[in-house]
Amino acid sequence: MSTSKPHTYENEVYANGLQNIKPPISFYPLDWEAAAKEVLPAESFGYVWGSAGIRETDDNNRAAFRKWSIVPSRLVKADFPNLKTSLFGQEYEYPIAVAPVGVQHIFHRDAEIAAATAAFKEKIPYILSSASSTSIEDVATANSTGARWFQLYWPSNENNDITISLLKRAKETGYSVLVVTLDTYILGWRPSDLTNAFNPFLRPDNIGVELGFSDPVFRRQFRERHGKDVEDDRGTAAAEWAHIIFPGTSHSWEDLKFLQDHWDGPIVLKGIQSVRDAEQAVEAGVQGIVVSNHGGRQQDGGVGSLDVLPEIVDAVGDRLEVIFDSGVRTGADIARALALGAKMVLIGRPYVYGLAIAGEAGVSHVLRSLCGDLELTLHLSGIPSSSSKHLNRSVLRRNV
Ligand SMILES: Cc1cc2nc3c(=O)[nH]c(=O)nc-3n(C[C@H](O)[C@H](O)[C@H](O)COP(=O)(O)O)c2cc1C
Ligand SMILES: O=C(O)C(=O)c1ccccc1
Repeated sequence: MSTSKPHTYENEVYANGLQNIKPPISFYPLDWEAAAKEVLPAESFGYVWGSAGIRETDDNNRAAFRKWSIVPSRLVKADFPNLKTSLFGQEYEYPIAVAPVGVQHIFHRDAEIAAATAAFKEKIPYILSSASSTSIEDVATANSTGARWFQLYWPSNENNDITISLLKRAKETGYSVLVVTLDTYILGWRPSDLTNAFNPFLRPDNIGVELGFSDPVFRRQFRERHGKDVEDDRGTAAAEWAHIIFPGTSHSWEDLKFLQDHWDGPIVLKGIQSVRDAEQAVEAGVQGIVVSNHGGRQQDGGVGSLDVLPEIVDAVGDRLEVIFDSGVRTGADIARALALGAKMVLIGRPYVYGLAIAGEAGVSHVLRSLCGDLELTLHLSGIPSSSSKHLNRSVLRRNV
């Protein structure tokens, strides 16, 4: 019935066990956070774990999954499900992608290189953050022939020449989709970072500013302004770059036209949480949205991201691609988001915990675990594929 090759991580793990070879980290997704806490400096752990306010939005993200359960079908000749998904004219092996996460150097010395290499090896798209600690070009090299997307923190500078430069660099090095994050023109009220007085951008080693430091336009303008190079005054350069990509004011719907004129490829708006904004995205003519609240890191007192997914899919799902993130921790979470209409699901904190614990091997472990878990979840539910033809609201039961 299914033509799909089974994912074999579990077979490999059990076979290794016979030779006493243990996996790099545990298989219990809720352990990953605690294991990362043990190996990371308190400030770095606080940064990834941290959410806005008293974590209500973050809590709502998790609670939203519990409102839905998967109802299995029996005696349906269940077989290994087909997990492939098509998006923007491209076929992807799995319906997940690696969410954009900045400053990965604070989690592991191999940083984005480790994550982009693991994503390539596991055949999962890598989304590079604008707040990366590795350059666009170096990540492209590590990601090799893998699928990669570029996330933009949209610089506000007078004539947009820095934005044009970033887009050009991304295009030239094989990033195929532009993800524009709308919810982070300034960082949220995050008690963990405030308590640690920790802003990764303002550290002396300037680890989240590599895209600026490697940008020819920013470098030239810095030299014109200060009569010296970025390297001669890294502190000032970092502060200026941070101000450019986190200007403290947002762009407007009208401004999107500029990006459409300068990016030849699909554009996805990340951070949508309402039907109203999803409709605006359709009107603006973009190709996709990410229903996301940034993992509850930006605005507290917000709705669970999965809670708003169905109404957004109902309103715009036939007119653009709907991607989902915020709170995804297991294969069953991925299955539920897909069943509620997402085409692809972004994995955030879990892979960062994997990176912290075991570098590239840790990221691979997390990604392979989630794919294996998803595969068995669908298989045991009698759902033959992750496409909406089979995985849709008919397999879910609303619990409240
Ligand atoms: C440490 C950290 C850094 C992040 N950096 C970015 C970023 O640079 N750009 C972006 O669009 N989203 C960023 N995000 C948000 C993620 O892309 C994603 O929306 C979020 O992690 C989803 O929530 P979850 O991790 O709880 O599932 C970051 C998240 C974390 C945890
Ligand atoms: O922390 C975040 O959520 C985020 O988007 C970010 C902001 C600045 C630097 C790195 C990541």
